[in-house]
Amino acid sequence: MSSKLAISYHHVTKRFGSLAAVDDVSLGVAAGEFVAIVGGSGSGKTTLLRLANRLIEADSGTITVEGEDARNVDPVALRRRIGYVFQSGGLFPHLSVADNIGITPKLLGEPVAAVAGRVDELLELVQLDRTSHRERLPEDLSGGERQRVGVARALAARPRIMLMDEPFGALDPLTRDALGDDYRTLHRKLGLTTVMITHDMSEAILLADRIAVMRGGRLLAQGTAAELSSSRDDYVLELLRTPRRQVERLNALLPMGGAA
Ligand SMILES: Nc1ncnc2c1ncn2[C@@H]1O[C@H](COP(=O)(O)OP(=O)(O)OP(=O)(O)O)[C@@H](O)[C@H]1O
Repeated sequence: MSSKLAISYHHVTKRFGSLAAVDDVSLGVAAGEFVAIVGGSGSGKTTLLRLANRLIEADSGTITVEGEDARNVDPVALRRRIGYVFQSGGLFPHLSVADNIGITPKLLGEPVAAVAGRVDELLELVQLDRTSHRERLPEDLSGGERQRVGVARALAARPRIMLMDEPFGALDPLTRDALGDDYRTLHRKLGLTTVMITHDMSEAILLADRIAVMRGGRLLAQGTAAELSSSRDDYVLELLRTPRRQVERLNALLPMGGAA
């Protein structure tokens, strides 16, 4: 069964001193699935994500990636198989867009022409204009463009799995919406498995197949939005109430039949 799972956490715990940042978490992410991790600040979301690519090592429990025990995979090789997108984009400020995107294929020893071709392919994939963006520095990009470059860079080594830590959190709502939709399309088109952290339950509901709710290092609940709505946990229900309230307020305030 585990071979069909892209990532599996089995009773995983990670402590920092006396704090269990991730506390006995078991979670399976199926190949091709889009899972959102939702929870308050300090609930263990980033720690859980980084355990999968061994940026953080677990104290106990087992993590498998595509059926292999992550402990048995060289961490550098593992990180090539798993793309990682940071909230801030995590781009090298002194490198051009093309050099940021091409850095992994270049380090892997791909010929210069192949790297250039891959960069163009990736720019097209994330819908950035090649001629106007290729040579710019990250500081000359908008926040949304920077995140598109971050996604392109994470995809450069052709990973099958993408980990995303609040990738669209710092963007204005319209850009955030557009990037979320575009990424969801990419996820499907490339057959990726995606685990994305978000603070925003609406974003989780709209983008993900399944939602995992973290609190105090524990996995409180997991399931589709519909499944979560029948949870008996007050915190899970409260998280779901926010998007509901927003929809109700928007419906009351916005006249029907406006621009689509
Ligand atoms: N390297 C570390 N050393 C000590 N404590 C840490 C370390 N990394 C995380 N923690 C603690 O572990 C807990 C979980 O942190 P984590 O970053 O996983 O939470 P999070 O849910 O991602 O939070 P946020 O939404 O604010 O990014 C927090 O209390 C944090 O302070």
